[in-house]
Amino acid sequence: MDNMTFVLFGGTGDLAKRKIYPALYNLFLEGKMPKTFSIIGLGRGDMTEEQFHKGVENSIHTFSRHLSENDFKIKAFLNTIRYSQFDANTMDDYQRLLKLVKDRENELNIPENRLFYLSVSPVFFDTIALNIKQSGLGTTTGWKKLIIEKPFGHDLKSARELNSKLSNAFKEDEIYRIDHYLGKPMVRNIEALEFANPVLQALWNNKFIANVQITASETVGVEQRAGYYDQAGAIRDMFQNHMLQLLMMTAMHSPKQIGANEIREEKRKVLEALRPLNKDEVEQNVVRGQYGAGVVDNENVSGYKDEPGVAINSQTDTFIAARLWIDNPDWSGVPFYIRTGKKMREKSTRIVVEFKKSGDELYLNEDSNQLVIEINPNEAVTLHLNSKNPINGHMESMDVEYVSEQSDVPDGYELLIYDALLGDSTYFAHWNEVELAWNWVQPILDAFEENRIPLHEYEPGLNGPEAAHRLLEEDGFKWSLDKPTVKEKELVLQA
Ligand SMILES: NC(=O)C1=CN([C@@H]2O[C@H](COP(=O)(O)OP(=O)(O)OC[C@H]3O[C@@H](n4cnc5c(N)ncnc54)[C@H](OP(=O)(O)O)[C@@H]3O)[C@@H](O)[C@H]2O)C=CC1
Ligand SMILES: O=C1O[C@H](COP(=O)(O)O)[C@@H](O)[C@H](O)[C@H]1O
Repeated sequence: MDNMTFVLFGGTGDLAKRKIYPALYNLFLEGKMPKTFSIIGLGRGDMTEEQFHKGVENSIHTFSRHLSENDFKIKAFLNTIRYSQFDANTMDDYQRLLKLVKDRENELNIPENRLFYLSVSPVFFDTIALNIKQSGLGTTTGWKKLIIEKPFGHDLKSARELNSKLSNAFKEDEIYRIDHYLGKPMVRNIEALEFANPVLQALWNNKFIANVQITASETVGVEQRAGYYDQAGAIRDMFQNHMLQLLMMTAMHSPKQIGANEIREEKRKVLEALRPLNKDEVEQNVVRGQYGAGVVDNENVSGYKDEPGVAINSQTDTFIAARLWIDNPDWSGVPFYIRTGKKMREKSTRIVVEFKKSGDELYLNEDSNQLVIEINPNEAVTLHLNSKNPINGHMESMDVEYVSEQSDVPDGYELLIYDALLGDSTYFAHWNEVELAWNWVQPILDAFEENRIPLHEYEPGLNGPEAAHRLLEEDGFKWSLDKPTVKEKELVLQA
């Protein structure tokens, strides 16, 4: 791995503290950082190096996967870090940063390989990229890379504008667009499951699969992020990026060979084959919701509109479910259902692949005949098969289950930063994917904007609005594996 400089814009922010420093430190402990490297953290505050180091040390103590028993390791890591006061709109600050970067390169005798990580609000993405170019920071005799956080644009138009500005300063193969779902080990495992197991590969098509359900439900609400979230909603926050990435990973064809270009090419083809929705079709295929007030675990919880920072008449979606069709020979006729929402019954990110029934009524068993890929918080793969109970002869489910018991799994950010250091862009979003995703989502954004479809208020702590259940019932399916509510459990007991 090349020796290099890691410049962290937003080095005093929440993401830096919770994810980026712990990731860098873990890579350092595992010997996965370059032999010699320099980290430069940036923030607006006037801070001494010592104060900044203290903050980084705290973040490592609070969030790191590994903690070295040896104080010397953390000192050695902190020793690689310098702080520079920086405002994104002040050109002099870029010049001061350039001087610091160069001084450190000379001091450490490392080449001008520079990785710029934009962990700042998206309003600064284009300004910083442009100023990296204009200040000379991006003029290196080595390589340069840009890691950029989400959200990448607010809609199709703004994403295109942002990309065009970025591409004035960085080439596509120098840009690493983070989608942290692509850092999740079980998401990375999907391609192996499908392509390395002929038994699954043979079934991975419309001949055998009835429908695919992709869920990312969360128990948390908007938390302290109303300023951002109320402008974004579930559609921009989760659906346009993470959920469509999960769809691509599930539905892509086996690439001719396993490489970044080939995999991203196959993912692109999935989005290209997505049947477009026009604004009039949105209501039949998309459900939007917003959590209301209610009681969860015997505690009163506020509705979304009453959350701090949220507009009292907000029409922002905190839940979205959609039915999508992939019009290619493999998937034609197979509905893909996607849903994501806040303040739901459980934290669960999972993909359920439901196989077609055998056709023989004798052998039907409701929840079986599925492959379930659990991504978060558990990592597991379960094949639910139909089986006959040897005692009473009734049909029941036989589950073949793999649960990851590895306790020391690296965080997604650790895997992604490591990939970027190595120059492997497989699990970063290519511009083609981002643009196609916005393109597909745009009519939904327009329909929301024009209030063409109802905004269903849903009870917190349950499985989302009724309308999202009806979306599947129309096709003869139901969301699988939803944890039953207390009321549902009581009904089962009474029966
Ligand atoms: N936090 C999270 O869990 C996630 C965050 N993201 C994305 O990561 C990025 C950073 O988010 P997050 O860390 O939460 O944000 P924070 O608000 O916590 O941090 C923002 C950072 O930007 C710096 N900053 C603010 N204004 C300027 C300016 N004018 N010039 C230079 N630097 C400035 C702040 O410096 P100062 O300390 O001086 O204010 C701070 O370091 C965003 O794009 C967000 O969407 C993505 C996924 C999850
Ligand atoms: O990007 C985001 O993801 C989180 C959910 O991530 P997960 O890894 O916990 O599944 C979500 O809470 C947040 O709103 C969104 O910005």
